[in-house]
Amino acid sequence: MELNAHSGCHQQIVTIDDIFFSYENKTVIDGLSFSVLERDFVGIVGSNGAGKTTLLKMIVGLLKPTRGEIRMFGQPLSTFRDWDRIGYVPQKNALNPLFPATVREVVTSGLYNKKTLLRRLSPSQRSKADDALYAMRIEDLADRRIGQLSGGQQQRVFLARALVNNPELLILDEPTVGIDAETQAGFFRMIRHMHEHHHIAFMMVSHDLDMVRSYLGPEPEHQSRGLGFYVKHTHAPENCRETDLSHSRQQLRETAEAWS
Ligand SMILES: Nc1ncnc2c1ncn2[C@@H]1O[C@H](COP(=O)(O)OP(=O)(O)OP(=O)(O)O)[C@@H](O)[C@H]1O
Repeated sequence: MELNAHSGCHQQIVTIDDIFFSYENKTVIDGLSFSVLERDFVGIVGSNGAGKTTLLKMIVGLLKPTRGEIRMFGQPLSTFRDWDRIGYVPQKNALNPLFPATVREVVTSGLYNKKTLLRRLSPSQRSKADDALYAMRIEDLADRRIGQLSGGQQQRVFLARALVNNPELLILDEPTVGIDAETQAGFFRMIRHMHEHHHIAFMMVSHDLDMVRSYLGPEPEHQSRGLGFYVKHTHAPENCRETDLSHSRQQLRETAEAWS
């Protein structure tokens, strides 16, 4: 059933309409249709090479489907410009320890776009960055160089960067790779808390099937050529997502606490 992209509480955030993708002669995505509604949590699983990262890259516009169309908030990707509404944390790459940016600089870089690149940050933007550092419990790392942090700490920094614009959709590509089991558990508690309390939709690639099933249910809602999509729909209250996305200090404190 094709839902109206603007129908109140169940607005489609991402609409994937019969897309195909090939690298040279190798077909990776083959006629995939799927949609993510406001406040859904979608866990994407599949074996190595099944096309999970390729799919996320298409959704954020880094790759173009060979055929078919992706729409964001009802708008074709080719004309979509509202990227502030989406946070994306790519698959972890080891950062060069000499990479000179500090944690605060990396987080605030999420606030810049083409229009604001040359402007100074306003006080309210600075306080957004402080909030994101606080929620990810990395305030005390703010002046450290990111390249000198552990993998788990770097992941928190990239999450804070993705969160700084209060996105409506957060796209995470294997966010806990290389992170110890205890930190992973804290990470998932925090993600879950954000989903339940901050009204953000998630698309998350994960190899942790136990975690995916425990939160999203035992069976995938949709399967396509080696990819499984586990989904938790969250029925929005009367007003759908609150229009004021600036999180209260209390909400941020609870998110910070969910780590432990
Ligand atoms: N730039 C590229 N050029 C050619 N082939 C590629 C390229 N990137 C990925 N592939 C191939 O496309 C397929 C899908 O890759 P992709 O990274 O999307 O898989 P994945 O499901 O994310 O895998 P993993 O679980 O290992 O991260 C793989 O067979 C991969 O080798």
